[in-house]
Amino acid sequence: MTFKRKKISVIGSGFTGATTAFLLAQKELGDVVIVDIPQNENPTKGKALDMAEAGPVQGFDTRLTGTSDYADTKDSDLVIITAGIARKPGMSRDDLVQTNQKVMKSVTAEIVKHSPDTTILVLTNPVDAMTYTVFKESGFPKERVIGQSGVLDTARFRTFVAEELDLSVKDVTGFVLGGHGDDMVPLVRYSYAGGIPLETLISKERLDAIVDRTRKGGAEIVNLLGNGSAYYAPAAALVEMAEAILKDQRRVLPSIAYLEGEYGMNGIYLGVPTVLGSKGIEQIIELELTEDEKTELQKSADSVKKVMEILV
Ligand SMILES: NC(=O)C1=CN([C@@H]2O[C@H](COP(=O)(O)OP(=O)(O)OC[C@H]3O[C@@H](n4cnc5c(N)ncnc54)[C@H](O)[C@@H]3O)[C@@H](O)[C@H]2O)C=CC1
Ligand SMILES: O=C([O-])CC(=O)C(=O)O
Repeated sequence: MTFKRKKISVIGSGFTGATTAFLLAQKELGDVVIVDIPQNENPTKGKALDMAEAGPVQGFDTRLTGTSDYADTKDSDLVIITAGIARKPGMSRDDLVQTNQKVMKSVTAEIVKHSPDTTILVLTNPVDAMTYTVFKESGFPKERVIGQSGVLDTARFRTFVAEELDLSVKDVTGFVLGGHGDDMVPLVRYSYAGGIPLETLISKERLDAIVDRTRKGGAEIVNLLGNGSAYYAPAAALVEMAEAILKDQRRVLPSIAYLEGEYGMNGIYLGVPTVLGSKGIEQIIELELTEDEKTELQKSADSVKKVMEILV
C-alpha cells in the first residue's frame, strides 16, 4: 500500500500564515506550501526554508515550500486563506472589507484553478463576509468553504475562565456563536469547568466581565501589539480545524458555516456549532436557545449582513 502525503496550502505568509504553516509542520499534518504575492516571494521562501531547518531539531519530516506560483498548490487537500490586510489600533475588522474582498476574489480564482476538489478554510477579516465571498467566487459546495472564528473566540473565553477559577484550561469548555465581531454570543449556559456549569462557579457580574473581554479579545491584542493583530491563537485555532478535516475526526467545533434555514437564518455565513470531518462541515448542530440568546444571535447576524451589503 502506498501512503500519499497530504498537501496543505497556506495563502499569505504574514504573521498568521507563517505561524499556521509552522504549527502544521510541527504536527506533520501534511506537506505545506506557503504562497504570497510575487513582491514577497523571497521572504516567503526564506520563511519556508527556516521552518524546514527546524525539522531536524524538532523531529518533524514536513516538506515546506515558499512560493508565489499557484501551480505549486496543485491538488491541495486543504487550502487556508490568511492573505490580506490586518487592522491597526482604532480600526474595526469591518474597515478591511473592500481591500480584502479584492484579495479573496483573486486568490480564490487561483485556488479553484489548481485544486478544484479542495476544502477552503478562511481566516481573513471581516471573516464572516470574506468566507461568503470565497463561497460565491469558488462555486464550491457550502460544506467545503469554512470560516474560522469560534474556535479562537472560545479559546479566549476558556483562557479567561481558567484564569478566574485558577483551573486548567483543559477542563474549561465553552461555545461562542455568531459573527466575529463585538456582538458575538458567548453561550455561558453551555460552558463548563470539569463538567460543572460555570454559572454555579462564577458570579454573574464576573461572568459578564469575562463575556465582555471575550467579545473585545481581538481589539485587546491589537492595542497591545500596536501594528497588527493576533496570530498565535488564531493559527492554533486554524490548525485544530485543519486537523479535524485532514484526519476525518468529526470534531464538534464552532465554524463559520453557510446557513440555509438553521437558526432561522438564510443566505448568510455565521459562527455555529458544527461537525468537522473529511467532507468539511458534515453537520450543523442546532442548539436550543433562550429568547435572549436568539435576540443576541440575530443582532450579531444583522451586523454581518450590514458588512455583506458593502460587498460588490
Ligand atoms: N478570523 C480570525 O479569527 C482572524 C483573522 N485575522 C485576519 O487574518 C488576516 C491576516 O492577518 P496577518 O497574517 O496578521 O496579516 P499580515 O499583514 O501579517 O499578512 C498578510 C499577508 O497576506 C499577503 N497578501 C496580501 N495580498 C495577497 C494576495 N493577493 N495573495 C497572496 N498573499 C497576499 C501579504 O503580502 C502578507 O504577507 C487579516 O485580515 C486579519 O484581520 C487575524 C487573526 C484572527
Ligand atoms: O482582531 C483582529 O483584527 C484579528 C482577529 O480577528 C482576532 O484576533 O480576533
